[in-house]
Amino acid sequence: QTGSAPNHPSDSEDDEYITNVSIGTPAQVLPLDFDTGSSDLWVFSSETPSSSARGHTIYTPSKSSTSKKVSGASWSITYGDNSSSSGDVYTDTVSIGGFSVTGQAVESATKVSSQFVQDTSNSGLVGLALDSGNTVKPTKQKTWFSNASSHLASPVFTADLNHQADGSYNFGFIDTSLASGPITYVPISTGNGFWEFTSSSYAIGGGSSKKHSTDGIADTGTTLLLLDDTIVDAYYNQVQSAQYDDSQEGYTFDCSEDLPSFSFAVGSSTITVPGSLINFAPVDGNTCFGGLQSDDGIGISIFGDVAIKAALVVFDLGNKRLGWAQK
Ligand SMILES: CCCC[C@H](NC(=O)[C@H](Cc1ccccc1)NC(=O)N1CCOCC1)C(=O)N[C@@H](CC1CCCCC1)C(O)(O)C(F)(F)C(=O)NC
Repeated sequence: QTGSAPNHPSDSEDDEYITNVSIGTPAQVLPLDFDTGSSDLWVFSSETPSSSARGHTIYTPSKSSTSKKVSGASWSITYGDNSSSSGDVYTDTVSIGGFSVTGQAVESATKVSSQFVQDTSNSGLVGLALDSGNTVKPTKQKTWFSNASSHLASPVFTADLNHQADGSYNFGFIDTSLASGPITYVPISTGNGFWEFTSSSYAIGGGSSKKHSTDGIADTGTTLLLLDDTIVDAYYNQVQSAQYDDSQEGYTFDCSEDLPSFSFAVGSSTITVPGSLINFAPVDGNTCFGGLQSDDGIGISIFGDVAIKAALVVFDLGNKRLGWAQK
């Protein structure tokens, strides 16, 4: 068996990517943000204060004949951007791209931070990182993909994200026609619960390859490509009008600049992010904000949507490896 669901950018900046998910019986369809950087499936619900839920589609467990409350269970999560949410837990049938998982933990939000209230493009998240990252207490719950994987033709899923266009999340199969180049696989380290890998070098534009070991995660839930300061400074050194803008908390440049590409090693291959994807969004007038920014020394780098848009990414749980193919 397999599943295939389309995704689309939430706004004109590709800030996040949204996929419709069916929950319960009869199906309640919610627009959710698939996030390979976390491991909780949580939704705005009938238990979310109505002032917070305004503008969001909600899940109402009492209207689903297949919902069951997980007694005594709770969850609470804080994300890298300091947004947060928490609540209690149900199980229900969750279908994505035509593939159904019964008994999926659906975490219902009784509290959401202001960023979630304001971001009406999503009604929750589908965590697709490793099960170890799940926050439910006293008993950790499995991700939708983990539950699905034993029934899928193959324990893999792929992310195909595009700039201002539809893409797909495919489960149980790899559609290599989505890529222009071969898939190169690298092993993941599972200790932190992420799809974490090491990239050994990078290059800017057509320049020479520079050795630099990057420990990073493939993260569909992060908008930008966040790397070490040395790499980021070296990149914007090549952008004549670039400057670090304290108010924007990142590098900005003249929107009319022709940005160099950025390449990173994946095993013995490289993935090249075109400069056009690094010209992320206008901030004001003729000033634009970069899609490559610092990881602020948080100890791990994040290959977010700006990097994933340049590739077909294969999340291979069976072989504990990550595949990257140029698009
Ligand atoms: C270390 C820096 C990471 C920042 C990252 N957030 C982001 O990348 C958010 C995502 C967003 C888009 C639109 C509206 C609201 C939020 N975007 C963002 O900070 N920016 C600011 C810069 O311009 C681009 C948009 C993050 O926390 N990602 C979470 C998942 C997001 C949480 C907020 C809602 C959207 C999903 C993550 O799971 O990927 C994580 F791995 F970072 C994490 O925190 N795991 C526990």
